Amino acid sequence: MSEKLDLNEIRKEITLLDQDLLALFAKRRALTLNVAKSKVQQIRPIRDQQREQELLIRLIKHGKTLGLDAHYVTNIFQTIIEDSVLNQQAYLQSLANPNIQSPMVSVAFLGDKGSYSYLASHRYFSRRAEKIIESGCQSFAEILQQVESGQVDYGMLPIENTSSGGINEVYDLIQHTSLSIVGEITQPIKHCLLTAVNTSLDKIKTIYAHGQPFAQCSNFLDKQKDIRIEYCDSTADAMAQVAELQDATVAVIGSEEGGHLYKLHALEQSIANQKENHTRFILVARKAVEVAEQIPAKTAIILATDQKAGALVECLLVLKEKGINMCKLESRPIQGRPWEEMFYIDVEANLTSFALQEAISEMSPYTNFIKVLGCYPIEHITPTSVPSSEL
Ligand SMILES: O=C(O)C(=O)C[C@]1(C(=O)O)C=C[C@@H](O)C=C1
Repeated sequence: MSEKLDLNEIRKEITLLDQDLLALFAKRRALTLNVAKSKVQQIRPIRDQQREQELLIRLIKHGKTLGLDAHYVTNIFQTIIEDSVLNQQAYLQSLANPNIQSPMVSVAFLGDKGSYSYLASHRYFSRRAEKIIESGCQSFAEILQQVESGQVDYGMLPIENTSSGGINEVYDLIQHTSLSIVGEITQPIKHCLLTAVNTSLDKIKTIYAHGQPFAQCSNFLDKQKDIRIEYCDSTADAMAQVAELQDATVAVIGSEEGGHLYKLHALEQSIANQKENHTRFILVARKAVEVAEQIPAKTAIILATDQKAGALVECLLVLKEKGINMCKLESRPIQGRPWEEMFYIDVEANLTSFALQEAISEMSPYTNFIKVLGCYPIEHITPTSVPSSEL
């Protein structure tokens, strides 16, 4: 007979091991901050993808000797490197903008505790501030108003979603503000079915949801028989109501992370029609920021062209000639001027670069309005891949 294994003892050992792992992660993080300091002295870019690839290949080889498969090792270290790059970027940004460093920041966002905007705000500031003063708002206009009036330091606004596209209301509002875009963050949207008490799917009779997640989970909801939908003003509101009810027959659509704040747990994970669903948020402030040279930057520009054929093409050709990559082009109607459009352009370039300064002045003759909305660090870190021969 095989030896009797004591589950509690094994779990104790795992707990200790996990704590050791965390201590090692923290030690590595501290070392990469020193790397950032040395890169500031040597004026070297933060990202070094050759070093990343060498590091991954070495770790994959070593992992194999320990019985760890290549994908497991790659996933873990891509996550560690992403954190390292973002931390180093945040450090360089703090040096480039000494006047706006504060351990305490106030942020306005849509909805209450647990909304995706709330989660994005907390994730963004987790490596930049010690304390966040939250201001949950009822509308995008209220967020902008709070920042403009000085009531809060920052506003977090969703700008585009991978399944539903650009968020028109936000594009239309930022056209008229004096605020600058100072940052971005992409938040995964992972809809789950959450409940307050232990229950099973067949017992659920009512689902609380906001209209947007409800629409994004239509395939899952169509499969559920005899279920009543209770529409709510926001996901946070829906979660609060279900938490209050403590009823085994009710559930709510929301994120697992947000649900934790209401002591809800996931009965069903990943119930959205689109499994890869991400929202990009922009952060706005009264004052523009400088982006350190060693960090990849994005600049957001809005322009309206003359009513001449090919004027937009001319603007885009200027960018092409300067070797500037355009990563986004959106058009929105101009209020009060039928059939005229305002173009929103995101380019991968630092506003202080000679190429972009020249491009803006060379585009001007083709435009009757041009304005820079902001320049900020690119927060999206594309993972370095490893040649398939190494996997
Ligand atoms: O070695 C460096 O240059 C680092 O910045 C550290 C590190 C890492 O975390 O391992 C992070 C970013 C670079 O792209 C490569 C490696």
